[in-house]
Amino acid sequence: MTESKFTCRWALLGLSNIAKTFLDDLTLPQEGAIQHSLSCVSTTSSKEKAQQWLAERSNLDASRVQIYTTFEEMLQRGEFDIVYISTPHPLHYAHAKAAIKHGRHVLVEKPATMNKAQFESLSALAKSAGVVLMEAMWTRYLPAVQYLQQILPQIGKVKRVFSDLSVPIADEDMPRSSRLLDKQAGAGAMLDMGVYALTWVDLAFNGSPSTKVAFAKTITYDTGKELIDDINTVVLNSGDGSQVAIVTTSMTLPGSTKHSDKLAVEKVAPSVRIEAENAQVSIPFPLIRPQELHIEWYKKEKLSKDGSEVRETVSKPVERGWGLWYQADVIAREVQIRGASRTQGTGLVIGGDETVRILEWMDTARGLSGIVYDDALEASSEKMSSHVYAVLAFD
Ligand SMILES: NC(=O)C1=CN([C@@H]2O[C@H](COP(=O)(O)OP(=O)(O)OC[C@H]3O[C@@H](n4cnc5c(N)ncnc54)[C@H](OP(=O)(O)O)[C@@H]3O)[C@@H](O)[C@H]2O)C=CC1
Ligand SMILES: O=C1OC[C@@H](O)[C@H](O)[C@H]1O
Repeated sequence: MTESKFTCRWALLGLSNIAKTFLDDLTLPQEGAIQHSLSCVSTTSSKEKAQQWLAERSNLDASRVQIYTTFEEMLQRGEFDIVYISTPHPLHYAHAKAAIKHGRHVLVEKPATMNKAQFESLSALAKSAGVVLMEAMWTRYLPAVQYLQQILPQIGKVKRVFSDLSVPIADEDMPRSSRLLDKQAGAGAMLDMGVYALTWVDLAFNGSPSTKVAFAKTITYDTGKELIDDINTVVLNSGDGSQVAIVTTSMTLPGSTKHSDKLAVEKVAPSVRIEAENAQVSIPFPLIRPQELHIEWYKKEKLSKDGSEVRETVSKPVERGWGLWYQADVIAREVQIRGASRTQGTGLVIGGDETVRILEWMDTARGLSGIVYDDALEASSEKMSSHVYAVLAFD
């Protein structure tokens, strides 16, 4: 059966760096049944700055995009199907909540919220309001990950996983005002990068709910103003103790950006290593955007005639752009199915179980390694979330 065509109209909250890549992906020439267009944006900057931002995007007729300077107004008046929230993570909860309360479908950047409690509160609201909510954990929807999920039964029981995301973003060239160095904006490698590295553990363990964090330790980075978590090590075990995962992150390692760029080109340094009964699967750096899998089969039936292990490289490239559109297609399809209806109690949280598991792991890991944010950024009550707006002073 052919899928019916649908053009999903997007609203952007925040003219962020990642929103540029997202929008560029959405506006690439599209062939599938799902198409995307940009309807409106909401910014804390001026209309002129927003016009400039939009004019710099290719494949976009900026004159057709409505610009709002308050989120509230966009939520009330904007003609769009889904809002993409890409503000700094401590704002995700309050922003997503406001959108859901206006009956809007939401794609919210990673980490979806600061903690599990906030996300559970959003999920309950979304279900009750009859809207679709999804964390923009785009990696999960890429072809290489879809392929891994297909071969999981063949590789057998996964015994050990190594998963590392280390990108030296916190170097001397970074502007001091960056959200990556400001704790009030959620800075820290665990929330920014650990969320990806842990996603691979969840994928490798096929969503096993019994996996728990057993150990976590952080080495901090001194921004000159405050200490933020940088070199994190987290160990997880399955419920019966027969599976282990070792997760690492860093925002200062490896020592130079040039070196990590080189790793991305060479495709040899493993970013993920999944050791299972029948095979080992390695994913080259960086694990956020996997494009090939290196599989070494050591199961008896799979050995070559001379008894040696069979190595294969499976190429699963991102088909166009950076790859942020795969997740957009997934949520757009659900929104298309729902049409204009917002039946109370029928909302959907795409990937919600995964998001909750990973936020719970990060909550525990942060507790064990002492990664603490202001209460105002972590709270899930009405009063505290509005306080967040006052606490965060971005320029
Ligand atoms: N999926 C991925 O690959 C990536 C995801 N991310 C995630 O996306 C989010 C944004 O990251 P990044 O692109 O680096 O962020 P930026 O710092 O580039 O942009 C954040 C934007 O949020 C808006 N903003 C800031 N403060 C407020 C406020 N108080 N109220 C409303 N809006 C505000 C601003 O937009 P404006 O000026 O228009 O108001 C600002 O430009 C983070 O949660 C991050 O984890 C980040 C990078 C990659
Ligand atoms: O989502 C992201 O992906 C790549 C990282 O370097 C970045 O800091 C992060 O926000």
